[in-house]
Amino acid sequence: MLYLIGLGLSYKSDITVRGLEAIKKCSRVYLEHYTSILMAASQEELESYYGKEIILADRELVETGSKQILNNADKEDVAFLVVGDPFGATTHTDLVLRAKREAIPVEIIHNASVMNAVGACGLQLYNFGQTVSMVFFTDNWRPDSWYDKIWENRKIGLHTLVLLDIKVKEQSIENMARGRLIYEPPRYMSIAQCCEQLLEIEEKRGTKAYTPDTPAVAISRLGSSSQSFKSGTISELANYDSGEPLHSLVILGRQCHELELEYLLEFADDKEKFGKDVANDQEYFKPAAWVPPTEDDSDE
Ligand SMILES: C[S@@+](CC[C@H](N)C(=O)[O-])C[C@H]1O[C@@H](n2cnc3c(N)ncnc32)[C@H](O)[C@@H]1O
Repeated sequence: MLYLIGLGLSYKSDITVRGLEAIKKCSRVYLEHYTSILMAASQEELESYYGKEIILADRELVETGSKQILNNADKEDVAFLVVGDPFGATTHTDLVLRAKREAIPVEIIHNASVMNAVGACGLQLYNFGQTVSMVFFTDNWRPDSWYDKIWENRKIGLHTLVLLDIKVKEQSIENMARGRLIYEPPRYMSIAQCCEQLLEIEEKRGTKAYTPDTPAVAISRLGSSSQSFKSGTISELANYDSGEPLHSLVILGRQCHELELEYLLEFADDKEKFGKDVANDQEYFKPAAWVPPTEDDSDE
């Protein structure tokens, strides 16, 4: 059996009882180690909590070396641990499909994900549109396909969850070119960097999917003892020190319910200003009223 087990967001004890029982039966335990990190537990702490050795699974192992993970999984139990939920944000459907093709039985054990815990900022999960990912820009790679998705969400009034890039096992271009397996220290995008990149692309595109004055909420270390939220405009949050990772950002949609706003105001430095920023943004982004076609407009 291949078990895909969600670890939840922060503590070693966030794993479910069923998840822990499954790990105890497994002969190999992999921890997916490139899309997220468990903030309040080290590998050693997890190993002693589970009473099992953990094999760290980087992107290469999961995407190209899945044979190793699936090896013998039709005869023995193998666990693949994912911080959050196995299907939260980066899904691991690939691994499941490969297992199914090899007739390996699969069981999924779910847990909390950033995709639902984000509701802790006060915005209704029902009012979210497409989630987007913000990657670290480099000198010659500044992808911006997420911009259109934010625009589509905002056009129909929905909030956008922006997930921020993390790089946990990255080679420098020089080391890669020379085939040297030397890795850079881990990097986690901050809220300020995310907002700077948002503003850069808005300036380049100029179609005002959002503006520097668009309200947003920064969400840091969700589910940990130092979880924090900060409401502000994108330009204000471009100067915000968000502290230790992990971070996510939500760009508000046009339809911000009064209860959502009441919640967000708790996290604003200047409540009155934030309230006005939200009102102005909603006004600015209101679509033109729909006018039913008249007979003159019709082709007949
Ligand atoms: C690719 S997603 C993986 C999500 C994970 N599988 C889950 O279900 O929560 C990782 C990104 O989600 C966001 N994230 C994950 N956990 C978070 C947390 N506890 N607090 C804030 N953001 C978080 C960060 O932007 C992080 O870089």
